[in-house]
Formats: sequence, C-alpha cells, structure tokens
Amino acid sequence: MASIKIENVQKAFGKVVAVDHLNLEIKDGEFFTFLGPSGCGKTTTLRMIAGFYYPTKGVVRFGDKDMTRVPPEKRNTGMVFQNYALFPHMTVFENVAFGLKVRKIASSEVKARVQDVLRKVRLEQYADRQVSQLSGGQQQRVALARALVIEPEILLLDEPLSNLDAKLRDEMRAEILRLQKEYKITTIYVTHDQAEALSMSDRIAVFNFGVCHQVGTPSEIYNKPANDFVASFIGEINLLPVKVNQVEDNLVTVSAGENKFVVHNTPFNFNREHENSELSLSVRPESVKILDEQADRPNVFKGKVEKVQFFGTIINMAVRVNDLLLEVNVLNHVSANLKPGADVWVELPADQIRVIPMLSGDVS
Ligand SMILES: Nc1ncnc2c1ncn2[C@@H]1O[C@H](COP(=O)(O)OP(=O)(O)OP(=O)(O)O)[C@@H](O)[C@H]1O
Repeated sequence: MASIKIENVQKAFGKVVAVDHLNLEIKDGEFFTFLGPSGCGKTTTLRMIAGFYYPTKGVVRFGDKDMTRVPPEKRNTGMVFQNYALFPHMTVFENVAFGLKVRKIASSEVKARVQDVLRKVRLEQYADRQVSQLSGGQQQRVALARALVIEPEILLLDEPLSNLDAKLRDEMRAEILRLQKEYKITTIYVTHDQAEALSMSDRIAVFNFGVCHQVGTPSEIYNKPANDFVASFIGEINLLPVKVNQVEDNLVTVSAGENKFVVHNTPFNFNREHENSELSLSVRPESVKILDEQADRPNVFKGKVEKVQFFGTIINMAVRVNDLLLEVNVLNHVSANLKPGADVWVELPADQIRVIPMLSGDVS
C-alpha cells in the first residue's frame, strides 16, 4: 500500500492548462475519486500519478518518495483504462500474464498468480477464451485482473464502467469495491458520474476547469458543498443569488429579491464586513418542508404549487414563492394530494440552508 501526495502540481499542454495549483493527499488504502465534468483535468491528474505524463510544475510523491519524473514501469501502479486496452487476439490468460512476462517472472509463478487473480475476479473458467469472445463486463474483469496481477501499490481506474449498461455497472461497482477491500489497495477512481462517486468513495475530489474545488467524504461534499459549482454538480439543489443584509452574532440575514432568509452563522464565520456581499443560498429539494399551516418562524413562506411530478418514492414539486421557483421533494405519503395551483406554506429550515461563494459562469 502507499499514500500519494500531489504538491502544487500544474500540467500545461501548450497554452492549455489542464490542471492547476493541485494539492491532494490520498491515504494508504483509501478509495479516492476524481469527480468532474468532461475536460476538467481528471484523466490528466491520473496520468501524472501513473507516470504517463510528467507535471509542468510541482511534485508527485508516493509516501515520502519523489516520483515526479519516474517512468510508469518503475512506479508499481496498475491502471484500468476506459476502453480496457486489452489485446483482442490473445486469450484471457495471456492478457493477464502479459505484465508478469514483461517483468521476466518464471512461468510457474506466472501461472499461479494469473490463476489466483482470475479466481478473485471470478473468471477462472474463461482463462482460454479469446477476449474478443467475452461480454463487456467480463472484459472489464480481465482489465482489472491484468492491473491487479502485478500486485501494484496503487490501482488507477479511469472511467472503468462507462461502456457498460446500467445493470452491469451496478454489479461491477460492487465487484470493484469487493476487490479493493480484499487487496486493501490505495485506489483512485475517475468518473463524471456523481452517483458512482457518492456511493463508492471514501473521499472525493471535485474538479472543474483544471481546478480542484473541494475534497471531502461523500456526505461532506453533498451536505456542505464549498461553492455553487460543487453544489450544483452533485445532486439536485436550489441555488438562489442572495445579498448579505445583516450579521448579528450567530444569525445572518440574507435576501433574494423580496424574500428574506435567516441562516446560522456557525459554519461561515461571517462578520459585519460581509454585509452587502453577494453569495449563493443553497438548499436541497428534500430539505424544503411543506407545512400544514402557517408558522410564525423565519424562513416560512407562502407559495403556490406550479408543477407536480410523481416518481414513486418521492414527489417533486416546483413551488413559486414570490419571484422564486423552488424545487421541493417530498416523500410519496407526505403530500400525495397536492396539485398544481394549490396554496402551500414552505419552510427552508435555517440549519439546512448554506450560504456559499458564487462562481459565476462555472456552474454547469
Ligand atoms: N495530450 C493533450 N494535449 C493537449 N490537450 C490536452 C491533452 N490531454 C488533455 N488535454 C486538455 O486538458 C484538459 C483536461 O483534459 P482531461 O482529459 O484531463 O479531462 P477529463 O476530466 O479526464 O475529461 P474526460 O472526462 O472527457 O476524459 C482538456 O481541456 C483537454 O482538452
């Protein structure tokens, strides 16, 4: 196993800065995900860890060892590519054995290790098959076996499930996690799929335009997004541009048009100097409450239901509050009888609202 440190790394291709000012620390045995939209620098970062690219600036370490300019074959990393990059004319056994033969390992040991890893990925019956005769999921397992057979310290997975259908993807997610736990191997997983990132990872780094915006556990990233890009990239969210009106001890009043909201100050540490600054108020649709009657508390507003969509477990509504349109998700049994046109009271609980920096233009 190995920890990885990325210290102030930049990678430029001519004038294109693919990754900038990147600092990350990935712990021994961690399942760490790079998440972000297409072109945000995930693969470039992974390739700098694998050694396929060298950084323009900065340092990459495994443990305390400087690996910045060490070639890929001397790094002891195993990589699974998006398109698997298997040798189609070879059998499963030959594909998996390839890396060991290159390393000039004795054929008896090659045989034992390949058989062992094929058992672990549940492909022992397929050793003699041509890979071109395998299903997508089976090819994915061969790619995993080929990466794991060299007993790498670090496993690098670049969008490994993107070519599989939804059901197979679910199965392979579980399979990858099982193998990762069994091998206790430091793993970096690249994806643009937020559900995949949230459900699989110990921690996630969220990228956009070559910059890492936040590193955290899935629940930190979902519940405490660092800015409006992270908030909107992960899950559904209401984002309202607001102005800070007043900062008083632990309470902050912000306004969006004629609507005033009160939020707890503890997570933000606002002071009087923040008054008048422009930020983004974020609240998840499932955090907005529909009340049975008016309540004499802050953040309770009269609204009108404009749209109702039934999704089985949840009902999604669009509720107009003055000039704002709020997305609200309620559990099926809670408000099953609400119809478009209904008058309702909605509450945005103060402890569920976050006021975060607004990165205009960055939000996808
Ligand atoms: N070899 C290269 N030469 C020039 N530009 C490159 C090269 N590789 C990547 N880039 C650019 O660097 C940026 C980051 O690319 P990268 O492949 O790391 O993104 P990504 O997040 O992995 O995207 P995707 O999910 O589409 O694979 C993009 O603007 C891309 O066009």
